[in-house]
Amino acid sequence: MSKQRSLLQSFGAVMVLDEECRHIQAVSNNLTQLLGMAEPAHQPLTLGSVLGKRLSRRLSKELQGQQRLAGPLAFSRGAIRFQLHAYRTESSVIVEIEPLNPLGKRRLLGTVNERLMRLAEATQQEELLDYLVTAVQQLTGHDRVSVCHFDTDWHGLIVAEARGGHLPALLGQRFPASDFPLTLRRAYESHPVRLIEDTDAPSEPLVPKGTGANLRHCFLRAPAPARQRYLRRLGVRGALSMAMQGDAGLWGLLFCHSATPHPVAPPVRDAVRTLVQMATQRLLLLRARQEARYLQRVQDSLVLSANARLEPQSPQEIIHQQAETWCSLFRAHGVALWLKGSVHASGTTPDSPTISQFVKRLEKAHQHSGPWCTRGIAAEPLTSSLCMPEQCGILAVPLPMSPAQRGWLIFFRPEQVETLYWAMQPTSVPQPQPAIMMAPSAAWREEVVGKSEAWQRVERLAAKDLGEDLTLAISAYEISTLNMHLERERKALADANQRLEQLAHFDPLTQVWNRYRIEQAIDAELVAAKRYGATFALLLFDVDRFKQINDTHGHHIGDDVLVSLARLVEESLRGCDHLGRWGGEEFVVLATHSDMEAAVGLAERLRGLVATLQVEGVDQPITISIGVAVWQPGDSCKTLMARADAAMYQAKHSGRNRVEVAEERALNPEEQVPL
Ligand SMILES: Nc1nc2c(ncn2[C@@H]2O[C@H](COP(=O)(O)OP(=O)(O)OP(=O)(O)O)[C@@H](O)[C@H]2O)c(=O)[nH]1
Repeated sequence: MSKQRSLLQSFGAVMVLDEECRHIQAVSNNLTQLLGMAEPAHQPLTLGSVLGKRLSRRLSKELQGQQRLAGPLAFSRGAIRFQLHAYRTESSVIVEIEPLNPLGKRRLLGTVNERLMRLAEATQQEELLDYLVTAVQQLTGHDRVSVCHFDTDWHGLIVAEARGGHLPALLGQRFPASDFPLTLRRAYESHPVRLIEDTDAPSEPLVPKGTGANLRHCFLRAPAPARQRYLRRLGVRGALSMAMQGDAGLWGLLFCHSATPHPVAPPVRDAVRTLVQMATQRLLLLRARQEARYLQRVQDSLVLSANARLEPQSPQEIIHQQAETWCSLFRAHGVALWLKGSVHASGTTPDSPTISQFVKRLEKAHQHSGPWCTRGIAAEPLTSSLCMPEQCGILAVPLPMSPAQRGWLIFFRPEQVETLYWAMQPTSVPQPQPAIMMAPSAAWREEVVGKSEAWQRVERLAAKDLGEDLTLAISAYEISTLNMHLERERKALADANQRLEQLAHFDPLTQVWNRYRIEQAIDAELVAAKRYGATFALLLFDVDRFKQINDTHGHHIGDDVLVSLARLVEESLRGCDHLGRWGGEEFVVLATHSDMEAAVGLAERLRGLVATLQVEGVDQPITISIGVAVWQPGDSCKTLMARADAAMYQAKHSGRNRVEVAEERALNPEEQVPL
């Protein structure tokens, strides 16, 4: 059972009821006096006689299924108005009754409303807290009203303060975590208000001993002796403190301190509570907005993945372009990107082998996907033996490039020597003996070395976002590089195929079809002629006295003649006719859809055309002799060519620069085309 002690002062009394709110189990000695009731002679007090039947029923109804009344219930006794608070303990209901000043309350309501409006309009944390402490100081009249914010180690820092009396300033000073043990923090979470009107007032049992009621959460409860001693060391006799509940535990406390005993009327205490609640809500909202703005700024710097898809950048280029922005966003003086054993760094960073060594250790020790950070490299087991002389803090974000291997984005911060002013000494510092009244002095100052600025929660969140985006950007780059290689290889393959095709089908000197390809075309034409009777002709021609050209001007000039001749003939043919080199200085024209007359006409035209050919370095006329053979049923490529060859031979024989037509082959009866 907790210590049931109370400062029995005129402003409040306590009743202990059963769970059902039917019977009074115990009352504080001052109850009847406070309510102006006559002490019942022999029979015990009944709830009806203390509160009246209506209020008793209302109390039991409003407490049904609840741990605590949502708000105070007001009632009158003669000319005096009272309010009661009630809450459940293990097996009892505790009721606290306090007198009210009706006029004062009405005035109070107006000023509180006005102050609530001002709090709701604050746009900066400093402005909000400054206004809160000023408003509370004006309402309660305490000497000093301070807001203490807890850091992640539960040390408290005074972040706002209003003073109107003799107590010294605490603004900017710290209270060690040992001043806020877990039990105390839990107590604030379940009952956020602690009021001590006079630390030195004698305490008396609130209710008779042995009642079994747990009075831990009473407004009127006296402080524990340790708390009294603590406040005395601070030079405080009157204190009111309230929890500021954040979304992840206690954000901080509001302290009201006075050097002398300081009563606080219940409506004022409740008004302060409302102000603190409103300010805390507003504070959380402002912080959430501030965090959202920061995350947005980091997001804005991450147009990486969007850009990467359009124009992928190498990891090196990314670091080069983004390092400055990232270092300013993450308050770092260097950043490094570790990828597959390569380090791309910017700003002040350790050397590459040290970074790689660090990553190796990190890979073993840090399995999950979130960032890893330290603000004290020298004290951290993972990094203490690494040589990182200019560094103190590291924030490392894994980049999940592949299931097998991660990359790392690593930020570095320098040492930040910090002077902490302790309002109450941390346990690490020897306590002064005997205990003295607190006053800031050199002995209470602590120089913190070997640490960087702390990595904030929102910075770690932003780093994770950045890591994800960077992973996308790097992957996009790798894919585009891979595509580029594939594209290059695909093109090389296509070129090789084209070269192969060229070699297989074209004569390397004249670039007209080679013998293999023209034979293919003749065969295809033979098939069509056999099936559809479509007639065609072959014109075989040979350069006249070509040996002489070679002998006179050299082979290379002879080559030039062959090339020019092929070009000239090819360009003058219809799209459906084809020129091929048959061998040496012999060429063949496949003239499709051509009967004898058309073929001879074409041959004459070609002969005449070639006779006009001028080749540099050749002064003699260039002429050709042509043998023309028109397809006849039963012709094969061989027979057709043989007839064309014979005709060409005939042309040579008859004086060259001539066209001769092949003799028609005598047809077998079965080769006769029916009329
Ligand atoms: N420069 C060059 N000469 C070639 C090529 N192919 C064959 N020749 C030459 O062409 C000449 C053909 O000579 P011949 O068959 O005696 O006939 P010609 O001198 O043209 O006389 P006629 O055909 O009877 O008018 C040979 O000297 C071959 O070496 C070639 O690709 N380039």
